[in-house]
Amino acid sequence: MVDSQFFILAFFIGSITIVFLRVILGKKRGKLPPSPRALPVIGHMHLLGPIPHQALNKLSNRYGPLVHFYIGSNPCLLISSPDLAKEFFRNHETSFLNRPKLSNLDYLTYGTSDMAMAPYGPYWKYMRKLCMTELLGTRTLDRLLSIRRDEMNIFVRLIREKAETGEAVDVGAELMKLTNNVISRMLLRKRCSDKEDEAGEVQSIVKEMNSLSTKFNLADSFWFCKNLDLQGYRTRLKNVRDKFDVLMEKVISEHKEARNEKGSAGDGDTVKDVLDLLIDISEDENAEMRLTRENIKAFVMNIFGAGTDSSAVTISWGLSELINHPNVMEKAQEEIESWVGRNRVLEESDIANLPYLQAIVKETLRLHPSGPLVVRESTEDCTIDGYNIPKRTRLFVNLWALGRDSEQWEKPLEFVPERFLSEEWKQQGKFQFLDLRGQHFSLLPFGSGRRSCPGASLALLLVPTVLGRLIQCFDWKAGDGENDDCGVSMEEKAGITLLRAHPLVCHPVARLPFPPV
Ligand code: HEM
Repeated sequence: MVDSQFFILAFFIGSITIVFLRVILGKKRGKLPPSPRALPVIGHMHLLGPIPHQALNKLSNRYGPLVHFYIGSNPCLLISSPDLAKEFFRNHETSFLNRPKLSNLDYLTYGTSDMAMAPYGPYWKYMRKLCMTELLGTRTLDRLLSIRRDEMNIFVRLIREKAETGEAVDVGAELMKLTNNVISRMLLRKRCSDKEDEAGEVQSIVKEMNSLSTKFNLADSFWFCKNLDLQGYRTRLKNVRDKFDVLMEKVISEHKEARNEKGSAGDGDTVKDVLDLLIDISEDENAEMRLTRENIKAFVMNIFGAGTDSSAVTISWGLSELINHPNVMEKAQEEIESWVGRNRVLEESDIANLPYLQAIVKETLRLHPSGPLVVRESTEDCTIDGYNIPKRTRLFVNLWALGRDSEQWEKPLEFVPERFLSEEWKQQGKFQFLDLRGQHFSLLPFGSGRRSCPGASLALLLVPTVLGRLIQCFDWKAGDGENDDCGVSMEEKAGITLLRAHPLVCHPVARLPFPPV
């Protein structure tokens, strides 16, 4: 009897204490956005699922477009509507210009000596300016056009050979080799492999780095795991960064030797690649900031990491949609044929005159943004939509959900490129419709604001040109050859990038009677 009285009293006092603490702490913290019930220690991790953008979309369907949640002990904020995305990017972005510090990426980028993970500050601003004016600017892209053309020709030739022998093509894998070779030659004047049909060591390093940088490391969310390596990442991280380092040291030395021989790279017939530009800047005594060797390596790593998979996977989602929508494929092929003809292959300079192909790329990026979540971290307390958001909150803007918002898009889950050609979307001029660079908040595949994607111009040359060539030069039969009418699965794979669950394996059939390249 005494025991039960004691327990009732303890329960009563405990409950009052919890309510009291919640009121006091709640007042101190201010009003937070809606949140599901959290579990001790793990917070809301159990709700995140293997495909985070899909799981987060479920959360916002239930709790609204602004949700507060915890990954372990890290407070997080989720934005999933175009209106709130606009409010955020227009009025609050300055409080969210950092990326969260993540152990795997921190190690790979030589302690955030790169650009993508660097904290917002003078170094990041300097790199951003260099990126937009020099490293990935129009002048550099124009100068390196012949590299992209050359690699695209090799790619078409390879697919044509497979068409002739009736071989199936793993399109995703071939596209990955193509984008790796393009980026590698633009950056380092070096193919990933000397053989035309191999990607070689660089691709395997990039693959391992991309895999490790998108892995969830327990040390980032649980203080008691900080110094433990329960998932065994340390050895893998060290191995791959060491390999990358050896490779980069060799390439930097080769570049420096070539410069010494000629006085400076770019003399004679050598075209300066991005590494030459970085070395120039690092040696310039009057430069605003001195780039270290680690800055150079980490930047190269960024461009490999952010620029290869993203473009390749976008093209394979696009081709998958076209195979599943033969009427759209046919219309695009007709457009290409009427502008480009049958006697030459499509070039980057044709894209401006192919509005339907551009609309296909937009529709692909609407449904399949290869970076489905913009991830940032706040550097100060701020108020969004009347809620108080504390400093060091991780922000997720769900770009995948914005592109599928039923209030913004008619039949949001259907692949209808025509939606981008309607009068409503056209601004002045013939083809100036709906830009993708962060001004239309229902379609933000490259993010928005100061930290938006600096590679968007390159991606918007590469993606439509390669996709256009794939359908100009070939018809595509899906399936393994035994069951050709099965269509293409559009299932997504677990991970934080938008990868296809099943490889896109198809049979190409040559459409043009001549060897096109
Ligand atoms: C279809 C292709 C691509 C897509 C969909 C894409 C998407 C994105 C997104 C959503 C972000 C985050 C933006 C934000 O926080 O607001 C980003 C950042 C970034 N992207 Fe891309 N990207 C693509 C291609 C490229 C290419 C080709 C390059 C380089 C050549 C590149 C380099 C970068 C870098 C360096 C960042 C980090 C910027 C920073 O933190 O300052 N991306 N990209």
